[in-house]
Amino acid sequence: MFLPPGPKSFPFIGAIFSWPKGHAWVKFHRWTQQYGHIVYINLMSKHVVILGHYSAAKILLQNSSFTDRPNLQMAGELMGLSSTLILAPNNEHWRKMRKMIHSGMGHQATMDFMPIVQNGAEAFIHSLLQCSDSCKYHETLRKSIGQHIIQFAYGIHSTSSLKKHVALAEDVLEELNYAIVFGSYLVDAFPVLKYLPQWMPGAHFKMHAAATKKKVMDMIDLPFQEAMQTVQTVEPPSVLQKITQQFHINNTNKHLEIKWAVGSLYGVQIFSALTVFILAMVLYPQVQHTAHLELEHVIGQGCVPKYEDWKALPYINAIIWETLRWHPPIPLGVPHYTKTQQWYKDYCIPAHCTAFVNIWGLSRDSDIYQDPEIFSPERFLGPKPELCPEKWVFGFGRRSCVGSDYALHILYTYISAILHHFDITIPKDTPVLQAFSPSK
Ligand code: HEM
Repeated sequence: MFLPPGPKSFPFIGAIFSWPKGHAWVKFHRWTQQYGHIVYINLMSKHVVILGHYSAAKILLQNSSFTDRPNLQMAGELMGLSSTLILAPNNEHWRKMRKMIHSGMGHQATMDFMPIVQNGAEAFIHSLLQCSDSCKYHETLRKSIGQHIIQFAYGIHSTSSLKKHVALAEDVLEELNYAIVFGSYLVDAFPVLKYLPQWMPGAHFKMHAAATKKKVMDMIDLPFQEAMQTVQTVEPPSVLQKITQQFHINNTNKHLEIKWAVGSLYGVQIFSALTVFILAMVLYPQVQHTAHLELEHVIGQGCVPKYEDWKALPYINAIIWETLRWHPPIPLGVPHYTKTQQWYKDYCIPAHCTAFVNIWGLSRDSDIYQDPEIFSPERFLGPKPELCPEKWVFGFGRRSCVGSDYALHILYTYISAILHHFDITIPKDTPVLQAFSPSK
């Protein structure tokens, strides 16, 4: 049994100098092409594997031993995000949160949220129709999705509260997106640095972490306290309301799990997906034309597409999957972790190993997707459709995304409403710049 192959390692520092600084998924994909489905890298004595192939990710991460998350010093411990559903280790707190969220937004519960989704999409279209020429659809969309998630999670509807909670969540998310990438902060490589006093030169990161932790606590506490005052009576229902009813929560001792669980739902990946959709419509006008024809044929002119029409719109469905495949919103997923030794084919994966799935890399696997750089919804239609991204874009095993059903509802509703109302084009002779970057 051997370690999987990977970049050259040196004593003590391992392969730290090979670790990519940005757009890590592109370099990881090159490693997969060079070394194979699973790549091992030693980072300052930490074991890391990159899973760059669908079957490797599926086999390894569906195994319950890979259900943990690595202990991220900066994002998890110092910024205080290790109690969120997304970063919590596989412990009792995580299991309780996951159970609550499943009951609050499982498939049936998600159906009850459809009116909120429909209203959100209609309000978004309305604000675009009211816009002047200089209006930035991007900001209008981001605001719409952000407010929508807070309404759905907490049942908060006051405009000033929504603005405040969205701004806070956006701030925290930006920090998280940056801090979660290994190498952004030295303390992740040298955990001992966390004991430096804040005033010492070089310990500025601790001040920054303390300020972010305060924002994290506000993001978790403030909307929760506001929403709990009216939780039993709020209409339409919220995830918080469903959980409090199903778990008969009327005392404070269960508040810890519920507030962290609901506070983890700020899933703005939907916004990234919708932005990618707009770009695809600009670059592939024939795809947009086919979608318009399908809507006209199935829904008819003058009628607005509804949830019930979803199954009758295969081309719109294929556009949604192709949007998620073409530029997956979370290109490297969220790292998994195992405390015990694992095996994959002839390879041994050491205990205490972090695993990244290169989700972006899966989307570029030319054994699975023909011409992967091309946006082509047709690949999911016809007698021999290619592998649906549903299998990998929401992650793997027991840590897979809890918001996938809900995200698909929103994508369907917004995409069909946008296509129904608009022809998406850019002014003639304007170059289209394609740039994808992580936050910050
Ligand atoms: C297109 C939209 C979305 C995509 C592509 C997406 C993708 C993902 C991925 C790749 C993971 C990591 C899975 C793993 O570790 O294997 C994840 C986890 C998660 N997602 Fe999503 N997500 C989306 C929308 C949402 C939404 C709307 C919500 C909330 C309403 C949400 C809540 C979460 C949570 C809480 C986790 C952590 C689960 C855990 O660690 O137990 N996501 N998502």
